[in-house]
Amino acid sequence: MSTDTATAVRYDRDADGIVTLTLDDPNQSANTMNELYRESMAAAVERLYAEQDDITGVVITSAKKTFFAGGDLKLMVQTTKENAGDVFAQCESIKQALRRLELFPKPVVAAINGAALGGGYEITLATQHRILVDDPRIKIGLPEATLGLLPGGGGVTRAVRKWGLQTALMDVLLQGTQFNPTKALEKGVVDELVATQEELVPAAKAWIKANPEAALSPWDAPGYKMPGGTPKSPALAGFLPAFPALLRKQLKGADYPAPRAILSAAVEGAQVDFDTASRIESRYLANLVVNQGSKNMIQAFFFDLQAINSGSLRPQGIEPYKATKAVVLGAGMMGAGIAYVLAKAGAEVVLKDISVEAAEKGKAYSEGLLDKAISRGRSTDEKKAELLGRITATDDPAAAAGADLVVEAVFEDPALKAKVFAEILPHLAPDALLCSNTSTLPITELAAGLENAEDQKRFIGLHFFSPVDKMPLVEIIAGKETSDEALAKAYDVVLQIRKTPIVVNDSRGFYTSRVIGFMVNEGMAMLAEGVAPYSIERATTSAGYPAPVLQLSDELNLELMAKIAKATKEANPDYPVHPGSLVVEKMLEAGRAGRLRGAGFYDYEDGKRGSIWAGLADLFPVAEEQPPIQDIRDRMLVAEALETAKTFEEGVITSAAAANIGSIMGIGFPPNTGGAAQFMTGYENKATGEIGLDAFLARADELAAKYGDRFEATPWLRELAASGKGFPA
Ligand SMILES: NC(=O)c1ccc[n+]([C@@H]2O[C@H](COP(=O)([O-])OP(=O)(O)OC[C@H]3O[C@@H](n4cnc5c(N)ncnc54)[C@H](O)[C@@H]3O)[C@@H](O)[C@H]2O)c1
Repeated sequence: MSTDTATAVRYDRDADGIVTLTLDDPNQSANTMNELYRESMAAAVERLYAEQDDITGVVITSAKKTFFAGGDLKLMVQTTKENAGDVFAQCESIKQALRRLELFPKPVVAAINGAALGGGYEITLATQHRILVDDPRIKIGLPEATLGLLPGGGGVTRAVRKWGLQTALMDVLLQGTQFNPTKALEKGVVDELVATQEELVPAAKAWIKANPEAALSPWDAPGYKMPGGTPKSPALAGFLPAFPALLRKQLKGADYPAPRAILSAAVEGAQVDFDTASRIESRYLANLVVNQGSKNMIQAFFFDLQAINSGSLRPQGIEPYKATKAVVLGAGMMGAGIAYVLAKAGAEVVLKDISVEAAEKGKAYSEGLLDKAISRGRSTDEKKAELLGRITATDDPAAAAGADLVVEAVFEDPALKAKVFAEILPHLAPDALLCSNTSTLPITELAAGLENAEDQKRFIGLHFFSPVDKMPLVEIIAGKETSDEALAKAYDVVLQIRKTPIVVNDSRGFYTSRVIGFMVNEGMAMLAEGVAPYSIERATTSAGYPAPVLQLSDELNLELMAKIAKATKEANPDYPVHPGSLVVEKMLEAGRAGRLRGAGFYDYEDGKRGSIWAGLADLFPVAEEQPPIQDIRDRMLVAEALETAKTFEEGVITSAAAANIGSIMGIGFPPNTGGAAQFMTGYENKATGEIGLDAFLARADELAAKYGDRFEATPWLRELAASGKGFPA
């Protein structure tokens, strides 16, 4: 409870009669829509009305680093179906104060000093003019859809009235776009930019003085017409029916909680008055908040990501590290991408290959990316020259002199990797971090290739994903000898290049490659059982995976899969042969190894994918009876989840956040599940409403009875469920 004096909204009136409302929660580092905010904002607005004759305008700004952080998500995930009504009521009370502020008969201006996402931006939408500091690190917008939610603080209602239904949905609401200041100005998300924090409030006051009559938002002004028309107007009426289908296509049929709710709230709200629309919006939000799918997404995309990015998986008490001079060994596909992201993050990069030509070819990759960025207005010639100036293409190990970071990305051959490290070591700074981008070789074995025990301690796996410049995840693999210091440094390097790190202990296939193997094998196993290939593909994308599984197998390459299966078998002869492996063998016999060979589950012409290979039906005849589509989906999801549980059991992965983020960002586990760990602990039996690990185990048991004992959970997982605990956070 708040005391009489505590307030989260400070109130100051200057000599010109301009009131500045400063958002500043005294109890938290960030402002959120908690109880204190609700009370403080309501009180501040009442005071405005009480003193209105002495007021010429209102500026709303914030004393925190971020303008306003948004809704209280901790509270939201704890909400149950029984207290959905409370969510609705709280939402309405927050909106009532904002609506009163918006209707205050003097101009109200938002002076946005930091990130304003979700609730933060919704506050500013209730003003007549938005001014933002032009700092490219600041993001602004309504990203609720990406958390399985909708902007329920008036965001849907005002966005629809501001931009019109179509633009609001497509550009602002459904994708949850976060705008940087330039884009925000371009799209009208804000109205004005200022260069510095110091100019912000003065600019807001100047606007008030220049526009003393601008007290109404456009939608409250007489003669307002909704841009693009209301759903009743012919132009929009013709277009609207196509919208749900368009959305389904965009989501590839996957079941995401938010988009349909946003669409409905927007369309229904566009046909009624502001206050009714606002209530409709609150109701849809209350429904989403109690939806398990939304809670799963909030867990992964808010709590897990935030924890990882603030260092939850990094050993404590070790000085922050920043790479200043990096050597990338191997300028092939991966090395070229790694050099680019390091140079982009400000490091000097020595890109070394066996010849200067090969190294230059790798550097040219950066040039290509920069040219593309320039053509899209995302970079400039100066920035390009600067970045390329930081990359030295060479074949000379001596160019590495004094480097504090090595990332090795030569061919996947342990002897070659040992050789290139031996060659570069004498030139490095004494405590340089040694990383390998191997995708399959155990880190502990690679470390053993280094002669010096001290070098083995600073050796670590840094597993990038392709294409490196686009993929957001890096999997850090600690070997047996890897020191905490090396781990902390690797973590810092990943954050330095603005990617998300997960940390795992050494194991064959680490976490990501090991788990994705089970999804791919399951997809292929179904072919051998006579499931129609088209159904398998459709089921994969409608589950929420980014690509159909047979298509993905073609990309991953069946020869590589056979090689990995063989290596696994050699390392562990008792390892059961997956029925998917037999499909790989048959495909290889038929000369269809995948995209690289121009023939796989699909046909290819000039590298372009065509239809599913007609001969597939001869190799794997389609059975008359087909399984339910939900079984096809769940077989892949449950296979990956069960393997994730095994990686916990073996201590390969140690945190649910790492499993969730690693599976979503690294290997395309459906985002709408909240990730491979959350899929289990947040599993909902739609028929009974039961939620949790027990419900997941019951589903796995069903699949085991129908499709084989590889769906049997281990005793460890059953004990975990019985204990009532989840995976470690
Ligand atoms: N391709 C992927 O998707 C992917 C993903 C993650 C990790 N990896 C791993 O990254 C590594 C590189 O893979 P890639 O796909 O970039 O291979 P690549 O064949 O494209 O590139 C390898 C490069 O290493 C160079 N090279 C060979 N010997 C060298 C030496 N002695 N000194 C310097 N350079 C030398 C080659 O000339 C070539 O340019 C492998 O370990 C691979 O397993 C690959």
